Amino acid sequence: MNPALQTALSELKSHHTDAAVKDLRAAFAADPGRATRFAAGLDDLRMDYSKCAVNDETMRLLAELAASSKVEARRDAMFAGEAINSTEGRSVLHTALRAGKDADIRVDGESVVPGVHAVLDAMAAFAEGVRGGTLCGATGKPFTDVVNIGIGGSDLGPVMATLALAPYHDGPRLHFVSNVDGAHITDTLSGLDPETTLIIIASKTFTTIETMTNAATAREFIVSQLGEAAVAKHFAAVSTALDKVAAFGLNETRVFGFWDWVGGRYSLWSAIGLPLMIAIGSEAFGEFLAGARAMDTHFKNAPVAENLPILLGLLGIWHRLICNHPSRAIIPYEQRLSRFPAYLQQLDMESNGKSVGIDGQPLETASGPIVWGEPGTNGQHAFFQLLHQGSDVIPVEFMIAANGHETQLAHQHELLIANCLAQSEALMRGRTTQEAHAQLISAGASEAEAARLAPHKTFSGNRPSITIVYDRLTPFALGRLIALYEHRVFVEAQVFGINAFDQWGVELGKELATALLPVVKGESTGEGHDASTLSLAKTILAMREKG
Ligand SMILES: O=P(O)(O)OC[C@H]1O[C@H](O)[C@H](O)[C@@H](O)[C@@H]1O
Repeated sequence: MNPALQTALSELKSHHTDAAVKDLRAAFAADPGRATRFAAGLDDLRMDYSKCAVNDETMRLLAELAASSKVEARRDAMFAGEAINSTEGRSVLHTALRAGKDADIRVDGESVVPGVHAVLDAMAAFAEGVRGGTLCGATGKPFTDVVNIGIGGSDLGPVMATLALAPYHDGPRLHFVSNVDGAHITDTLSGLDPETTLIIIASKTFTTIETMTNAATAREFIVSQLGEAAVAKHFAAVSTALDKVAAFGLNETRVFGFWDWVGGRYSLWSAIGLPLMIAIGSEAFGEFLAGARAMDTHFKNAPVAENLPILLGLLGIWHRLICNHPSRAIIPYEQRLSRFPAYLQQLDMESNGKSVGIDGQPLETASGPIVWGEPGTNGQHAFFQLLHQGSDVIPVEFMIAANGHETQLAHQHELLIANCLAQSEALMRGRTTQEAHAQLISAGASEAEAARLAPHKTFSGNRPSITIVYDRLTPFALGRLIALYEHRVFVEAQVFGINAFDQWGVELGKELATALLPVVKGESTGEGHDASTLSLAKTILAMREKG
């Protein structure tokens, strides 16, 4: 670890012990101004972090931490196309996917922007053709249903965003198949008419076993009813491996490429976003990109004290490395963001769930936290008990729109807002045993009853949360929100000192699955595998033989 970073971390640790905010309720009583001081914004997006246990000194020390981790210099290197993904020797340029036509971003001396816009134009022509019914199936019928087959980064982004932008969805119905479990594709295709179904095979590598297996099943669905010649009309593909796509026999006007400098979990802005574009149209997709671009510009230019991704990253580091909180909860008070936590799980945990630094040495600190969540208010009636009274403190990140799309149901939206604000207030304030006792007495409990129940009704409080508010969940707002989190993950990675853009940790399981397949099929005795695995395989095989 570099000495400046080590110093910054140990200063933060002593500050945490000696001088950090210990009692948030008292901090607000003494200084109501903290609500505006510990907040930052970009247009209608506002991030309130005043309910985190930080003060001016904490923020000063965190800014020093950012400086000693060279966050700004590394950010500039990323935007400039340097090969910062050092273990794969690649640039990291998802930001180029949403750059304006006049941007000049180079990889190996060559501008990547014209290529990005050429693909966007081809996607738009295709998407509008499908939406308008000018591109039809083999029997001349327009497409009513589109099935995206992909997994991980080739699935989670489109699924999440299509759901999030349901009010803008005026194209054909969208379906997503990811799991190799045959139940997923069976349930998805059942009820669909092959004549009016378009299948998109989305895979960066075009080798992922789940996707290739489901693609073969989908091919059979089309071919068995419409014949081999229908494949050209009923399939499209999105990949960086255009040579591998060619083998699938697709019409090349229906193949959309992207580049190895786009990580799978950062690829929603590329042709991987095709299903979203088909759902909401190319114009709204352009607004989605513009929202991300607005956050990119902010991330590049805003000073650290006002820079949303840097602040969000530093608060994440504060919670993870200094306060030692093992996880963080993402709770959007927005039903249409119900897949956002799952999307962030891949974005964050596949990026920062590592134990080795970029220099190949074991990390001297913890790395990324466990990320999880569900939309509010549903989560309140499930796991919020643990957030309020559990033995682990879990920082929560709330999201809420000032305005819902359902203007005719304003009362429901008001209830949603009140619940969101109430939860962060409850986590922060808590309720003392004396308050709980007094409340019980005033509700008519006897002294003995109040004394017995008060400990159960006590809330420690001082549980940190960040609240992100925006006007309405438009395509622009969604793009901006996703980009905020992408850059936050980047900022945290710089402090951890890891490469956020590889994912070697997913490989071993894949290799072993390939090796175990013959054992599962009963074609190999599986020499070399451990006794537990072999015994499980044998037990399952015996059940399968009975049918
Ligand atoms: O898009 P593909 O090449 O099919 O990859 C799909 C996913 O699978 C891999 O296992 C990686 O962990 C993910 O980062 C990736 O998004």
